[in-house]
Amino acid sequence: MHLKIQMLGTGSAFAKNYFNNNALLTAESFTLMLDCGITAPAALHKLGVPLAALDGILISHLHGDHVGGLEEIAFRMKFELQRKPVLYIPEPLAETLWNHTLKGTMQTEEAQSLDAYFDVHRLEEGSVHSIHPGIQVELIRTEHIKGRNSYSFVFNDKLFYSADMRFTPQLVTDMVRNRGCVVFHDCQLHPPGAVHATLDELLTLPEDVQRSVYLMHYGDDRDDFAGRTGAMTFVEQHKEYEF
Ligand SMILES: Nc1ccn([C@@H]2O[C@@H]3COP(=O)(O)O[C@H]3[C@H]2O)c(=O)n1
Ligand SMILES: [Zn+2]
Ligand SMILES: [Zn+2]
Repeated sequence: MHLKIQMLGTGSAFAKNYFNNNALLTAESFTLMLDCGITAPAALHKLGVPLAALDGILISHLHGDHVGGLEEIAFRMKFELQRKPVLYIPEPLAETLWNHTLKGTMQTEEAQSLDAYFDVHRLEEGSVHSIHPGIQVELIRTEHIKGRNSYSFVFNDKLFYSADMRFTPQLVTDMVRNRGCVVFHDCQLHPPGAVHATLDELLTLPEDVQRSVYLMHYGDDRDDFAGRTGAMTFVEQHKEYEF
């Protein structure tokens, strides 16, 4: 099964020249949005992708560059399309997303829960879920912010998508060498990384592993690092990649 991925944005949380690190993953004619950050509605608009084209939204964790666009998408689907977005969310994140991110602006007398606005599919971590006959996702809890849950994804056993993750070389190496995956990895260009893998850390990966690693979630000065990424390649915002 062919997978196509197109980054709506490849920027870090605070980048201004790039949209938030969100993506469209397509198999057959099913389109899954990977994260929905503050800039996601503008990025969709820029690409000419209508809301009706979104068959589902999968969330990795609750930072604004990954969920900050959900309010707009849900309101516009409700009022413009009279339907709910289909939301795939790791089960441990669902209650916090409603109670601490969306409820303050979205709760009304008639709408008292996440399910009032979204067709919610709560996904168990560590398992493989069939989103569509063409898209299977394995949810792997990975380290990002201490004490907060955050998830990376493996799609169709061939694309590892880190979302936001600290440097975890054993996992990345296993994904490439033992599972034959291509890796889309967040990359903080300037140390200290703290909550993301830094470029310097990623450069310590063996060269055969680096060859399968594509860097995303980078800062505005990415072009200064051209030729300094070892055997790794920057993911280009809006370019389509097929696996
Ligand atoms: N403990 C933390 C928490 C957050 N941050 C910064 O805030 C950003 C939130 O989105 P992100 O993409 O996870 O990147 C985080 C850090 O830049 C950080 O640097 N350290
Ligand atoms: Zn982020
Ligand atoms: Zn984050």
